[in-house]
Amino acid sequence: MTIDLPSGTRPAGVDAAVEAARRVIDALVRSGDMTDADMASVTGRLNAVADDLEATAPPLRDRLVDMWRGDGMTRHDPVTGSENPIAPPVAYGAVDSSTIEGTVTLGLPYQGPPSSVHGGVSALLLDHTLGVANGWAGESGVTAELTLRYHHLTPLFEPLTVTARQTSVDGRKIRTTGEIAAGGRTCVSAEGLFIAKHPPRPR
Ligand SMILES: CCCCC/C=C\C/C=C\C/C=C\C/C=C\CCCC(=O)SCCNC(=O)CCNC(=O)[C@H](O)C(C)(C)COP(=O)(O)OP(=O)(O)OC[C@H]1O[C@@H](n2cnc3c(N)ncnc32)[C@H](O)[C@@H]1OP(=O)(O)O
Repeated sequence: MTIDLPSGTRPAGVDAAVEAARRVIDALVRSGDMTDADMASVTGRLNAVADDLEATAPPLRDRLVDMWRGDGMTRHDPVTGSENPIAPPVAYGAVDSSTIEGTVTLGLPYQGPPSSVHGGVSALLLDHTLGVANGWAGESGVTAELTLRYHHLTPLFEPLTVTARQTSVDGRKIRTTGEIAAGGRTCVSAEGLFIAKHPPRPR
């Protein structure tokens, strides 16, 4: 049984817009040139949305400060971030005091080999999940080394389980392992060395 971690997801406002942007990204990759959609019109409408957002966005510095307000899970990161359209997103639960687990189903934007997840995307998911497991376990840091083994192709369009656990803390050296599994089979396993270092938050 897993315990849900607070995700900070807000169903309205930017989170809803980000959900819509994810739909757009998926639909564009799905369409390619095999569509009757008027791509000149689509381009114009998407640029109009970007023009609106850019015209009203806060100064970058203010937004950076805002992003790092609060503790724990971030809302902007590229794996779980409810404010980030490139995040799939993964949702985590705690398994025990040093282990977390997330589930996600990835679609065409994340494709590497045919119908399979890109290896770099798997690396992103594992780096982040190992990092969050460290935060959950109480000793966190930056990634110094990340060793991956790709055992089997990781399928698109199927639920994936991403798991990570902190295995040891030795001074500033934090060791963490993890895996991505599909249907109970490990597709990718990871070993990470993290070094306790905490870059200052923008303020
Ligand atoms: C309320 C409920 C909330 C629930 C959730 C809970 C928590 C969630 C919390 C947070 C979640 C949010 C986000 C976290 C998720 C993901 C994190 C993403 C991770 C990243 O995306 S992070 C970016 C990529 N990462 C870098 O950008 C690092 C760049 N790099 C450096 O910043 C330095 O390079 C550094 C710091 C690595 C070392 O520099 P340094 O000067 O501080 O330390 P130094 O060199 O002295 O090394 C000290 C000892 O580590 C050994 N050592 C060092 N490096 C090694 C290596 N590669 N291999 C083997 N050993 C190594 C030395 O050999 C020495 O060992 P010894 O002491 O034995 O001699």
